[in-house]
Amino acid sequence: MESKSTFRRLLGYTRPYKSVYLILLITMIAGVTLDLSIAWYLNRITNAAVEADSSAWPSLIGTGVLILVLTVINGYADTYYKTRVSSSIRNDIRLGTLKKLLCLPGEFYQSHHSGELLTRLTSDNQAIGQACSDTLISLIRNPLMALLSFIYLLTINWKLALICIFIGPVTLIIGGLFGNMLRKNSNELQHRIAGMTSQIQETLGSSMVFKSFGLEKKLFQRLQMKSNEVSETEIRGGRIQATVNGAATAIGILAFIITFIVGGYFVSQGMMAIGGLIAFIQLMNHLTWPFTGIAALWGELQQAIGAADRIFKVLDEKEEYPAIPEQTGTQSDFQSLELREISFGYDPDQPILKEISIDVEAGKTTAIVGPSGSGKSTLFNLLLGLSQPQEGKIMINGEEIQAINLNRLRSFFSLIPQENFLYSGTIRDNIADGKADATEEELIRAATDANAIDFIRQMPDGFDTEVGEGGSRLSVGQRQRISIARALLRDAPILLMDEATASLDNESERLVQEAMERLKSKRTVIAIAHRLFTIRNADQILVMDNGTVTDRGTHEELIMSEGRYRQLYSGVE
Ligand SMILES: Nc1ncnc2c1ncn2[C@@H]1O[C@H](COP(=O)(O)OP(=O)(O)OP(=O)(O)O)[C@@H](O)[C@H]1O
Repeated sequence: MESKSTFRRLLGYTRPYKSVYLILLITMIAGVTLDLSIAWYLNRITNAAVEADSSAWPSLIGTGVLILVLTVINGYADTYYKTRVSSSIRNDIRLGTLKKLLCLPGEFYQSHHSGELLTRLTSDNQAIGQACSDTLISLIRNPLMALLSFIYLLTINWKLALICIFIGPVTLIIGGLFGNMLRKNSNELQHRIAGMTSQIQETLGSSMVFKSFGLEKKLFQRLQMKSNEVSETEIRGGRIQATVNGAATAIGILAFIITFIVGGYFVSQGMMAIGGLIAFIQLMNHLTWPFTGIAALWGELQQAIGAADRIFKVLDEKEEYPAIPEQTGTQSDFQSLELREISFGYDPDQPILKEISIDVEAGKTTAIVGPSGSGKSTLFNLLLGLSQPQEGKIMINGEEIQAINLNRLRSFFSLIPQENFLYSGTIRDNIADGKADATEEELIRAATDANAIDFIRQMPDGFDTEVGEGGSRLSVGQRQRISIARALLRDAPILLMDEATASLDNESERLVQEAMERLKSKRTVIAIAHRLFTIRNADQILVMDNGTVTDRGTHEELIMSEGRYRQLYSGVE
């Protein structure tokens, strides 16, 4: 039932290409006609040769050339339009999936491996493309070819035609026996390929870690295991396919021998011309093919339905936005941010944040400190609407954020994330991500205020320097300053800063701190601080521990009290 509705939904993707399918229908009918005409031609030419009918040769040669030319043209058109339709459908599905992925909530990304999602866009997508062109056409073409061949052969010798057609269903039994095994195997293969892709992706993105820890061997062994599993499943599939092919070939040869013996007998008795026997031999494969080939086609179709199922699961996820939103500007009317008794857990039964209440006033700096895992970054996730609290309210300007359009909510914030992620592209592209329509002057100002202008100018390509994957061609300090320039350019009223934990050399540290201070002035700042000396001037400091705010106050107030902050602070001094 489920696979039926998946198939129906998949067919929906073929609808925009009705005209291409019409052309494919024509090339298919032309192909079938040409195949039949070859049998007819062989029949004619053999009989003409046997009967020494020299008057027939000129027209036979002309017909032969015509069949040849038409077959070449038709073959070209058939291959071209099949590729075109398959590629277009794959592109539509891929873009639809990508669009959906970009609109899904943060929670989706927290619970899915990116390698697994990559498989949806690659091998699953490939399987669907194949099914919507070759497989679909073959499912129509092969029975049609068999039927027409059968009708034509009936006109030559009905008894022999009936014998041939009865051999076909025998192969159907083989299809039935092995089709299920092939389908199961191909589903397992897809699953294993997804696992392997995830592992490869994770490994290739961690060269610094695996090289420094000497993990090459361990990772290789892990990848080897995954790769071997894929290979074993492929080989198992090959074994099933080989059995099917072997059985089908045996039946094909048997049919061939039977046809030859019976046909030869009919010819010897003058009940059939020799050309007729040649036509039988030429078309016999077409009679049995729908039965022998059905297992493979069925397998391909099932594989595509499995792939479509996985893609549709992503497409059916509930998105944050109905469509990819425009990059919005920022808000200018920020007055207050309040968190009231917020509780949240990634697993609702295991709260990470417990009844947290915080007030943030416009223009003030709030610093959050606390041990690792106490829930500081999770708090940012909630503020940005990446996760939703299970209890409590978050309000901006007195309005609950659940009631605010997510795009508008996020336009209140500029984020400087801990890992300072940059996108492949130039320095200019990355800074301009802060403001799509930034002028050159604005870019230079942001880079200057972020203390990034000097190193940018020293680079041979300046602002047009490529930053590499994730910004990997820049140093950590340079990446941080580009990240600050991006946030400066965005100029949103609330700045969320997750201080980088990587320590920089003194000069870089000074440049980054200076840029941060510039960024903080005139803005509302909520900063996760790992180095306590950076927050002494904060208007309020919140000390988090185990998902709750245990202490709050200014640096002086907290130092005076006997609380956790004092312990933490004395630890760094
Ligand atoms: N996507 C997730 N799914 C499940 N649990 C998570 C997820 N992200 C974080 N956690 C858990 O939530 C808790 C709080 O994590 P969080 O990242 O908010 O801590 P943090 O205070 O920012 O730590 P750090 O200072 O090390 O960055 C941790 O116990 C962590 O294991």
